[in-house]
Amino acid sequence: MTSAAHHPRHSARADALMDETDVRPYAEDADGAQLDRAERAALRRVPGLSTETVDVTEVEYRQVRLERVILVGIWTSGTVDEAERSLAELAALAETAGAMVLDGVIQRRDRPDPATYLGSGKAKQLRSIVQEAGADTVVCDGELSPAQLVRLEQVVDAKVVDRTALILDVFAQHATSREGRAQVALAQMQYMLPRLRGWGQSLSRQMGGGGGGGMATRGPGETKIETDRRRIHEKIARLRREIADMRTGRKLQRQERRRSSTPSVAIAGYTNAGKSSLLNRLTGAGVLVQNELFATLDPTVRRTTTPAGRPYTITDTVGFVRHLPHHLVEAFRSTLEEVAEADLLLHVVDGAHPAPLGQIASVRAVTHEVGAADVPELVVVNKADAATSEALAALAEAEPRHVVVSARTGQGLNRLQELVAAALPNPGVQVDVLIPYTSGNLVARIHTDGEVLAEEHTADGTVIQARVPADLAADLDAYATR
Ligand SMILES: Nc1nc2c(ncn2[C@@H]2O[C@H](COP(=O)(O)OP(=O)(O)OP(=O)(O)O)[C@@H](O)[C@H]2O)c(=O)[nH]1
Ligand SMILES: [Mg+2]
Repeated sequence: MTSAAHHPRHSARADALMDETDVRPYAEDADGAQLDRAERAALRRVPGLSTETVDVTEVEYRQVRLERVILVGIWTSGTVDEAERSLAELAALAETAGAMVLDGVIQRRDRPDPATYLGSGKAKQLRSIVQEAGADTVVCDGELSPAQLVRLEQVVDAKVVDRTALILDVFAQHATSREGRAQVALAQMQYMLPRLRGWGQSLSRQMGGGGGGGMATRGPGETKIETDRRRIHEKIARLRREIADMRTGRKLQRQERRRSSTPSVAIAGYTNAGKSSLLNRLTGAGVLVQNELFATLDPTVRRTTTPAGRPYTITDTVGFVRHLPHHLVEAFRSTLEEVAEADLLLHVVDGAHPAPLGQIASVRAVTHEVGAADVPELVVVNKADAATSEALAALAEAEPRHVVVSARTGQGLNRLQELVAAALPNPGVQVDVLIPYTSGNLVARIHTDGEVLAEEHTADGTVIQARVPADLAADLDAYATR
C-alpha cells in the first residue's frame, strides 16, 4: 500500500467546495508526521486485527468502526492555522482508531448549524464528496446533539460520528485493565443514553425499516427504547459499583505509600507529549511508547530514587486532549486522583508541537477539574531535540518554572532529577541518633523513609543525622544523641 493512498483525494467536487471562500481544505501538511500516520493506518488495517469496541450492551451500540472517513470541521473563531491544527488532530485520532482519512473540509461559520452541524447547502455538497471518495463515515470535529447526528446522516447518507464518539472508541481500543475497560464502558453508556432514540431512528432508516416516507423515520417503538434505557441504567449502576470497588484498592495502596512517607510524583500531559518515554527514561519501566494518541490508559506506578538515593514513586497517567469528553473525565476520576494526591506534578509538554500553550491550557483544565490545582507543578518541556529555539524561548517565557529535556537524547534529565529531588516534600523531623548494630532495621528504615544527611559507622553503632517522618522520629527517640 502506498502512502499516497492516505493522502486526501481532492475530487472535482471537493475542489469546487474549496473554491468557496468560506471553506478551506484541510491542510494535510500541517505537521510532518504523514508517513508515520500512513504507517499507523496501514498497520491498523491488517484484516482480522481490528479491535472491536467492548461488548457494551445488548442494545445496538453504534460502534465507530471507522473505515474510510471524511473529516468535517467548523471554524468558528481563531486563526485558520488553529482550525487546521484541530482537524489534523482529529485525523490523528481517526487514524489511531483505525480509519483511513480520505479528505477533510472546514466550513467557516459563526456557530454550527443547529439542524445539520454544517450549513444545509454544505451538507449536500458533503454528500457528493462522500460518494465520490467512496467514504463510509463522516467524522465531525465537535460534539453533535443527537438530533444533529441523525439529520446530518440523512442528508449525507453515510454514517456520521462526532469527536466524542471517536475519542471514546480510541479509549475502548486501548483499555487493557479491568478498571480501564469498566471506565471506558461507563463513559460509552453515558454518551449513548441520550442518543438512543436518535440512533434507533437512523438505524431503522439505514436498514430500510418501515414502509414509506413517514414510517421510515419513526424508529423503534417506545417500549423498545424504554427497555433499552432501563438496561443501560442498570449497566451504568453496575459499572459504577465495580469502579468504586477498584478505587478502594487503589486508595489503600496510596495510603500505604503515604504511611511509609514515600513521596509521589505524577506525570501528566497532553497525549503524545512523551510521558511514557520520560517515565521509562527515569525508571526503566518499559511502558509502551507509541506515536499514537492515548497509548497509555492505565496508570503505571514505579519506584525510583533521587540522585541522593531517596525513594519516591512516579506514576504515568492517561494523556489529555482538547475537549476531553466530560464523561471520560468523570469515568477516569479514580485514575486521575493519582494526580490530585501526588506531591509533585510533572506536566510534560511537547516542545516540538506547533501550539504547546493551548495544550498546556487543556491539560490544566482537566487537572483542576479533578482537584489537582494545588499540587506543585513542574513543566517539563520534552522533545527538545525536535523543537526550535524560538519555540523553546516562547515556552520559557510563558512558563518560568520549567525544565527542558529530551526523553530521546537524555538531554536535561539530570537537571530534571535534581529539580524533582528538591521539590519533594521534606520528610520533617531532623534526628541525630546512635543506633547499635543490633537494631540494623532502624537504620534501614531511616534510609527508605527519610533523608540521610550524614552517616558514620563507629565502634558503638551507626551514627546518623537525618530528616525523617514524625512516626519514625518517635521510634528513634530512645537513640537520640542530642
Ligand atoms: N523527538 C522526540 N520524540 C519523542 C521524545 N519523547 C517521546 N517522543 C516520541 O513521542 C511519541 C509519544 O511518546 P509517548 O511516550 O508514548 O507519549 P505519551 O505522552 O505517553 O502518550 P500517550 O500515552 O499516548 O498519552 C513517541 O513516538 C515517542 O517516540 C523526545 O524527547 N524527542
Ligand atoms: Mg503514554
